[in-house]
Amino acid sequence: MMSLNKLLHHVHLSCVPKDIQITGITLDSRKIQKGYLFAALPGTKSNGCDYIDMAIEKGASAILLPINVPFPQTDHCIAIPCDNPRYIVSLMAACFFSKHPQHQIAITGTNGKTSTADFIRQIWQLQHYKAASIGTLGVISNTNYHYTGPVLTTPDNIMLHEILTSLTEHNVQHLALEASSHGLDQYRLDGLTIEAAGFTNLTRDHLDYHHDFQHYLQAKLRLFKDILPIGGIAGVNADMDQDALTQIKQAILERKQNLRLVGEQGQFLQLLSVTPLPEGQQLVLKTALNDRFSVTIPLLGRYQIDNILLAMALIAKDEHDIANFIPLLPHLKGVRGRMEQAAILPNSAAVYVDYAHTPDALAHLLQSLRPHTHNNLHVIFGAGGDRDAGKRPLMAQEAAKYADYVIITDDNPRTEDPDLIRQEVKMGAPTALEIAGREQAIAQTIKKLQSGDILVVAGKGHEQGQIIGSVVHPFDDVTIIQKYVGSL
Ligand SMILES: CC(=O)N[C@H]1[C@@H](OP(=O)(O)OP(=O)(O)OC[C@H]2O[C@@H](n3ccc(=O)[nH]c3=O)[C@H](O)[C@@H]2O)O[C@H](CO)[C@@H](O)[C@@H]1O[C@H](C)C(=O)N[C@@H](C)C(=O)N[C@H](CCC(=O)O)C(=O)O
Ligand SMILES: Nc1ncnc2c1ncn2[C@@H]1O[C@H](COP(=O)(O)OP(=O)(O)OP(=O)(O)O)[C@@H](O)[C@H]1O
Ligand SMILES: N[C@H](CCC[C@H](N)C(=O)O)C(=O)O
Ligand SMILES: [Mg+2]
Repeated sequence: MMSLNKLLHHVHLSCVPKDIQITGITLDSRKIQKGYLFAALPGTKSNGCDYIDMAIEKGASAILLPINVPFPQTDHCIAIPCDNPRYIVSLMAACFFSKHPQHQIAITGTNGKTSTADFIRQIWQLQHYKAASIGTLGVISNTNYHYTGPVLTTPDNIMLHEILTSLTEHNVQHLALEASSHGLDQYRLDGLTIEAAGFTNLTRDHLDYHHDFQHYLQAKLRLFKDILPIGGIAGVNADMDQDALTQIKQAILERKQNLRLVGEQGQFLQLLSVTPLPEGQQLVLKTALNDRFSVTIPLLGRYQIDNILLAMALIAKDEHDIANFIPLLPHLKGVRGRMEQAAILPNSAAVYVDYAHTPDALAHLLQSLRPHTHNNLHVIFGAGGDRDAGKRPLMAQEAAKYADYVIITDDNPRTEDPDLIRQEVKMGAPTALEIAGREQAIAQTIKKLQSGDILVVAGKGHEQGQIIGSVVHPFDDVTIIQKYVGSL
């Protein structure tokens, strides 16, 4: 419970003459209970303002709504009109759920957010802190807190703060979270008190939502322009697209944030060399203090290195701190569904699962697997329905460029026709094999694998369902792979 005037004061809105107690906050009229504050938000599919009457009937005590939206005459519910209710409700939620971990780091970028957040959490846990990550994999922590709500990469404007408070009550003071472009655009992260923010890379995705690349970048830049405070730590992969890097650096410098560049062109932490090993990679790193470290990580794939370097830059108190992380790196575990080894065939062919669902991610993935492939490299993938259609043929082009055999199949067709999605994908790789049904594609390809081959099944990673229409059919790439490898 919290007084409405306390919430209004927190967001710099005028207080009401007769204060009331708010019992909860929600964005969804269906979740209203007596005494709640309901934020009526215009959305992409429906309009929360259409549910104002219902909200009053269900006992909402206050309704946050856009200016100029009609509000019925009532003594039971207070209207709070404001310019940007989506933003204001996040600040209110941060006040209502007021316990937040002391150390919070947010990561944005097209690919690598989940992995970087996971590595940050792992490093903290290896240092014996209670630590958590929030993102596409849900809420992970070394406490007995179990989150069971809906999983978005960035939880909604209220849920995020509710989770933060629960984690804090479980003694978590170290938190890494993913800042998706949707989340940033929809003000889901406003109200957070982060001390560091990371930018992994910027390549094509989500143009269905952001329409063009510049809007997509601008949404991501909000993390530095509006959320990370002046003087905060800004970790950036220096090897990304250079135009994007220039704009990111400019935003960071304007906010006088502490820029930490990592990667081959990194200054805070530079990657000098990589040697692929059968079970991992040996890295030589150089810090801003000119110290050099040679370390082996038990993970395959160049992109894992980028994400680990960014993770270190974001949690380091200063340049000296890097030395403390180096001995921990050999203990890092792979992130679920990211370059995860699912099975080895009796003939020694290997099958991996990965979450690459963009052209750039597929290119990186396949290039990373090539040094480990002694015969042919096979990739099975599809493209999600109701998502950026422009990336479909581009994904196929990258697959055809870097794999020996390309198999196009289904990946969450959602409300679209899977045959049509596959056709669009195939435009980028006309000679690729098309197999309808992900299980059939996996089953048929496994039978063909020869000694020394690698197969990677991309796009679903950790996902536990195939979304067809609006029904989620249980589906786990690793389980399906193991079923067919087991029956060879
Ligand atoms: C396109 C999109 O991002 N939609 C998000 C957005 O929904 P919206 O506001 O557009 O919702 P809407 O359905 O139009 O409804 C408008 C409002 O009316 C309310 N409503 C609706 C019906 C009703 O009966 N009563 C009621 O009050 C809704 O609660 C909502 O507040 O705001 C909601 C609350 O924050 C999100 O749950 C919802 O995510 C949907 C489920 C979604 O699928 N989002 C995906 C695309 C997404 O966000 N993905 C990103 C990035 C993925 C990545 O790159 O990793 C993520 O962070 O997960
Ligand atoms: N730094 C990187 N550069 C390029 N590709 C990467 C990088 N990190 C991960 N990837 C690729 O992207 C896939 C998804 O990685 P991850 O889940 O960490 O990204 P994400 O940004 O969280 O994705 P999402 O937007 O779906 O949440 C990986 O399986 C891999 O193929
Ligand atoms: N967070 C991404 C994940 C895509 C994963 C892929 N399996 C798909 O469904 O397109 C999205 O929602 O666009
Ligand atoms: Mg993610």
